[in-house]
Parts: sequence; C-alpha cells; structure tokens
Amino acid sequence: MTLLDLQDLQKSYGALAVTQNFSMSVEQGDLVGILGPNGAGKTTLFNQITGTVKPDHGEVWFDGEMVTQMDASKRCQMGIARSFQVPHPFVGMTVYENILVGATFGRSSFDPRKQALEIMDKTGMDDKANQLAGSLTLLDRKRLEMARALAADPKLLLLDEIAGGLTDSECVSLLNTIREVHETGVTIIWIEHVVHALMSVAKRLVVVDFGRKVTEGDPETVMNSPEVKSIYMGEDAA
Ligand SMILES: Nc1ncnc2c1ncn2[C@@H]1O[C@H](COP(=O)(O)OP(=O)(O)OP(=O)(O)O)[C@@H](O)[C@H]1O
Repeated sequence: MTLLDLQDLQKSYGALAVTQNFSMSVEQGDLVGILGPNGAGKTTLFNQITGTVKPDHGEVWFDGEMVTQMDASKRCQMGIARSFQVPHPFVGMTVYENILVGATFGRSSFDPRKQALEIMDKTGMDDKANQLAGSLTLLDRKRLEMARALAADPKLLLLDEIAGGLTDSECVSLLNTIREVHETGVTIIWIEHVVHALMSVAKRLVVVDFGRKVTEGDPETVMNSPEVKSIYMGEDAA
C-alpha cells in the first residue's frame, strides 16, 4: 500500500528552483534513502512532506489523503514525524520531558507519559531520563531527536542527516536503533551524506540534484549508476 505519494512538486525561492517536477511514491514499510549534494533540495523536500513549506505546484498525498495545504501539526497527528539535521531539543528540559512533548502532540492515543517511557526504553535513553537535554553528547542529542519523533507514534518517520558527525561506533549503535524502529513497522525516509550508513539499511535510494530526482532504485544499482558517478566524481566518470 502506498503511504506517501509526491506528485510533480515544485518550489522556488525567488529565482532559485529548489524542487523541480519531483514525484516519488513510498510504500508502507519501505526504508528509503535520499542522497544528493549540499543544497540539492533534500531538506526542502522534507519540509513539504511535513507541511512547514507548501509547494508552489503539485500534490502531497499521505495515507490516502491529499495533505498539500494541511498544517504541519495536523500532519503530525496523522502520522508524519521528523528529526532535524541540527538537533534542537528543549535544552532546559529533561530527556523525559522532551520526549513527552512528542508523545503529547503526536498521533498516539495512549497515555503520553506511558508512551514517553516506552520510547525512552526503545531508543536507549532510559538511563538519561532526568538529564537535561542541553547536557547531552551529540549521539544522545541525535537519539533524542529520533525519540521525540517516535513518541508521536508516526507511520512515517523522516530522518534528516542523523548520522552526521558521529564516530563509527556511535553510527553502528544508531543504525541498530533505526533497524529496530523499522522492524516495528514504521516507514522511514532517511536523508544522509554518510553513504555507507545509508547503504547498510536502505532498501531503495533516491538521488536528488538541483531539486530534481536524478535516479532511484536498489542501492547497489543507484550507487553504480552513471548519474551518481557524474554528480560525485565529475562528468568524465559518467
Ligand atoms: N527559506 C528559504 N529561503 C531561501 N532559500 C532557501 C530557503 N530554504 C532553502 N533555501 C535554499 O534552497 C536550496 C536547497 O536547500 P536544502 O536545505 O533543501 O538543501 P539540502 O539538499 O537539504 O542541503 P544540505 O545537504 O546542505 O542540507 C539551498 O540553496 C538553500 O540555500
């Protein structure tokens, strides 16, 4: 079943076209990686899926409903949650309180406090429940980003460069959490520059450049495609 369907999205800031004729479908249970150079328009795509940015043209369908003009808060209640590239926790609140915010404003119909406790356990944050978010290491801030999003009980989880800046062992630990979350049935779209991390979990890759979808397919084929070689290694490689 198709969970997310982006149809011919276009978005410009002045003369700068950041999303161009972008269409993409994501099936329920998919784990899709999005790859592309800096400034390619990846985060803007997430913003149009979550609703913080509205496309100039095109449609966003989620879970069988057209949500193109729907507010971000309503989309969150429908089951879209995200993490941000630069973690912005509520630094003066504890880990538990931060996760409780996600549980309170998301889709979950459970008791938010129970939901927050469950998510802390799932994401390995339970031993830091009473720690102030402002005092966390980068890995734990990234975990908290994901935990806060998961607390909203999403059907679709959008991860924006969550592996950036982590050491190899921290990255392995985060990958395990992502795999576990995916195994519970959450559909995931992950924007990432750390290609080996993305390759190890993604079932499908989508490559974006200058706001356009350049190619998509199984990770191995995409990484060996002339389009990707051209983007990352210059025209001659193609
Ligand atoms: N609100 C805005 N106003 C003007 N320009 C913007 C705005 N948001 C994004 N842009 C521009 O749109 C382009 C795409 O930005 P975006 O953040 O989507 O790229 P990205 O692929 O996520 O980049 P990165 O990998 O560096 O995070 C960039 O040139 C950026 O400067």
